[in-house]
Amino acid sequence: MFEGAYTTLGTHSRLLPQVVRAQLNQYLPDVLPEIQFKVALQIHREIPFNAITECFAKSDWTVINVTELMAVLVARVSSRMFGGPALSQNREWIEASLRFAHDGFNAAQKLKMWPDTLKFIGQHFIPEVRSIKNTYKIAERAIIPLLDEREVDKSKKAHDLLTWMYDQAQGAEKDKKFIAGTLLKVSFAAYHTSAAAPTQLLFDIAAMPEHIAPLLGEYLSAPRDNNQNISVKGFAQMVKLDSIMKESQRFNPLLLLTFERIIKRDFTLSDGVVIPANTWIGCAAQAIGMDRKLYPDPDTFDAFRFVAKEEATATSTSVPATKAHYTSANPGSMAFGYGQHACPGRFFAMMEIKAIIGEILSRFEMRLADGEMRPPSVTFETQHLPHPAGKVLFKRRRCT
Ligand code: HEM
Repeated sequence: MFEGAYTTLGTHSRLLPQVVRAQLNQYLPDVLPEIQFKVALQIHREIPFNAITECFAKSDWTVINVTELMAVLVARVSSRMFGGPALSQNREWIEASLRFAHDGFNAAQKLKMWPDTLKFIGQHFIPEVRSIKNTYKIAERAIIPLLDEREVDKSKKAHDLLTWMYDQAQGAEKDKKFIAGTLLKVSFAAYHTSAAAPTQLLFDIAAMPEHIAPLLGEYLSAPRDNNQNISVKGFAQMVKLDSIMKESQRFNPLLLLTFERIIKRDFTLSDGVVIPANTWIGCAAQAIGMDRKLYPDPDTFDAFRFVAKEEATATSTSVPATKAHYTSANPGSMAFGYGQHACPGRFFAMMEIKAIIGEILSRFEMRLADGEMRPPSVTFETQHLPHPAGKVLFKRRRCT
């Protein structure tokens, strides 16, 4: 789909999924305070209200392009988890890693216009392919000095993806250029996906502001430690936010098709249907989410439908309550894929999104402009993207 031979999107290395699945998920409690600090700091920096104008702007509604805001916010916050404060503050890295995904998509589209046998020539006529090569150099410039520094001074080792990947890498994967390139590829897996979800959710909330009060109440009453941080358990207890995230994703999943696989040899299903070797398969994630057998009244946006379901199934043995969680990956809920390759970063993504939405709701009121509809998604091939020009009006809740 992404013409990986030329765009480099896609890899056979298992290092990244293994590290995300094992170390990131194990160390989430250590990563979370850093993430919450970065969310708060970055919202302050990215949303144009400074310490003085905040008060003057109190009564003014300001137009915010939420799609652009979330792209930068998620890139900065996720980079903190990738490589610590230095990487998240490295502007060249942030810009290059954001550009990497755009170049990859655009290059893939242009390459598709060339016959397979001529693509190796065609790549030289595509500026985005050249830009991708340059982006790898920028990634190496940003990341290799961090690895060098950590080798010399062991106290600089941090709980981040860079450390875990380097520690776990074996053989050729220990090459620092390889590690830098792999971190660039994580940005592709993590930014675009994790930014789309809160963008769509803010569009939904702005269009249905009656949900703000219960969500805000839940966020503000979450238990906090002495540094005002919410724990993994605290985020898990935000069941209303979890539910509306899942409902928003049910209506507007980033990918219409997930669980994409190539069948290597003839495969017989339990009903006798044979899938021939070399068939490319995928599951219609969005259509499954609209199946009325699984979701009663599927066309109604029922923000808290999963809260009710969780409570209702707590005493039932038919549908485990865990299936109603944002992060659950099961045949009725395929936004994160399914099976042993289901997205391992979804637990981090869930907490990152909750921190972002909670923090924004606690600082701003929001609504759509008069007469405006919720920004519609833009569908391209199997992608279902938030509208690139989608705007929401923000207003400060209080002067600080
Ligand atoms: C809302 C945010 C996210 C969504 C919707 C999402 C979605 C997906 C999907 C659909 C897959 C393919 C699963 C399959 O084929 O069965 C996947 C795989 C993957 N995702 Fe995510 N993802 C998100 C966030 C993240 C984050 C934050 C990270 C990294 C920290 C990440 C890392 C990965 C990796 C490494 C894989 C490959 C897993 C493997 O091959 O075993 N994702 N993701």
